[in-house]
Amino acid sequence: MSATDGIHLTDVSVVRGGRAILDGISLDMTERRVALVGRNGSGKSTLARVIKGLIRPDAGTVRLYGIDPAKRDFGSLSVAGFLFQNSDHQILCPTVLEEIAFGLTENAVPQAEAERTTLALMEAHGIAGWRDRAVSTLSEGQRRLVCLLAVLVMEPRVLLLDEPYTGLDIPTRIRLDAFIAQLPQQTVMISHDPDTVESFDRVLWIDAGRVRADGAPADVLPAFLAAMQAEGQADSAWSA
Ligand SMILES: Nc1ncnc2c1ncn2[C@@H]1O[C@H](COP(=O)(O)OP(=O)(O)OP(=O)(O)O)[C@@H](O)[C@H]1O
Repeated sequence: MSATDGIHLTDVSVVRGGRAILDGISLDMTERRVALVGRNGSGKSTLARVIKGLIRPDAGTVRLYGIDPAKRDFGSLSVAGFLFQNSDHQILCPTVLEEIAFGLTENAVPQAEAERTTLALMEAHGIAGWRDRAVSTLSEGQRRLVCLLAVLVMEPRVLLLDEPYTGLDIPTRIRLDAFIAQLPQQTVMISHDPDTVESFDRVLWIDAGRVRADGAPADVLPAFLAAMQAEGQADSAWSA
């Protein structure tokens, strides 16, 4: 397996308050669609943030297609895109055009070129008419699409999606699911809903900062569901 192909973590640990919230994780991910499942507080978001380079690990190395995502150059910033669970954590600009173009303009792409590229992407997704719309006037589903296009405009090789379906109605969720499924990017998605990751190539069950199970959905999800149901009925359910 080549280190320039896919996502590679070697002995990655993240320590906060004297506690390892990621505990020596080593993973080679070359599958197109990888799901992260696990209880609240198990470390899924921290792992996704480490892969994006938003958190530099206290130990170990992370490489995405041969690139250290935590370096601050254009290649590192654009190798992976992160779709936050809450659009409010992602949206920075008043209008849709500015929001989608932000990554380009921030990275010194000339304004006219950034606008051209952004409008072409918006056109391709049938939302060119939103160019001057205030992002604050969009519905949550529309905002999720804007955030996703703001990520895709950077042409990342890896997409990190933190519970992308939260708060969406069923038709919007089906539409977003189909949209995400046809994207060419390698995708790592956090989900609390096993149904949404049944068709993925690989599922990683994260538990207390470690990988508890790793394999095809049919191998990992039944055991995960059974454990979640058992833990939900146990007295210690709030203690994670
Ligand atoms: N900066 C921090 N300082 C201290 N503890 C932290 C910090 N960031 C995360 N943690 C802790 O690390 C653990 C893992 O958090 P993380 O957000 O990665 O979990 P998660 O699996 O994504 O949870 P959820 O499903 O609730 O989003 C939690 O116990 C959290 O409280």
